[in-house]
Amino acid sequence: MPAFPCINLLSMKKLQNIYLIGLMGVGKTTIGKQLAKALQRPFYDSDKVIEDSMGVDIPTIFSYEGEAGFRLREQAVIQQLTAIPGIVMATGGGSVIKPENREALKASGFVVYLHCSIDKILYRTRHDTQRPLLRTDNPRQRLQSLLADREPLYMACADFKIDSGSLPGKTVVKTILQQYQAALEHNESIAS
Ligand SMILES: Nc1ncnc2c1ncn2[C@@H]1O[C@H](COP(=O)(O)OP(=O)(O)OP(=O)(O)O)[C@@H](O)[C@H]1O
Ligand SMILES: O=C(O)C1=C[C@@H](O)[C@@H](O)[C@H](O)C1
Ligand SMILES: [Mg+2]
Repeated sequence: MPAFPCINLLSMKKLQNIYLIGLMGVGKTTIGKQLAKALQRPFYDSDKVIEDSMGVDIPTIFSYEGEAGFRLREQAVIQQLTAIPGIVMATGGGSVIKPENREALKASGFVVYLHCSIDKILYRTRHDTQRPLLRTDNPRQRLQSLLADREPLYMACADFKIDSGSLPGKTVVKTILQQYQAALEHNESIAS
């Protein structure tokens, strides 16, 4: 049995899925996998779906097609995955840039905004070679600028925001599950 059986899950499209949004390195993939396991649901990572469909990694896509080309591929994948009911999805850090993606995420899932300090993101990604936007002389400045641009976009999508930097991963997962369950129950009480 899933840890949190879902009440009348598909009765409300808005709550059919769980989506994780937030900057690079906040833990969307890590936390998303744990959430999916707890709920016994399929897990998707939009970055990985793009890489698998192309057969190359994200830095290679950026080098051949630029960020604009990557964003088009990301949009196609977000549209495809948000149409699948009953999943948990970790999104790419920039998936909220396109308004079409924000709409698709908001309409079909409980959207969780993971955030943590820039210091923590820099520490977590210090050995990384897979995030082309951090390949710069000043990754701190890049992250600060991305956060300033995107914070309003993340907030426009989010149903729930949680600090994934100072809390243990297990606590983050448990808190998200509680919030999701509360949203499902609220929905159920409105419907009945
Ligand atoms: N709660 C946590 N505590 C400690 N380390 C963590 C935690 N969550 C994630 N990490 C570590 O931080 C790094 C980045 O995590 P992850 O890849 O899940 O981030 P992400 O949000 O999916 O990033 P991206 O948007 O680039 O895909 C990984 O090395 C992961 O092991
Ligand atoms: O923040 C971003 O724009 C990105 C985050 C990653 O998840 C990847 O989607 C890619 O590296 C771009
Ligand atoms: Mg990820």
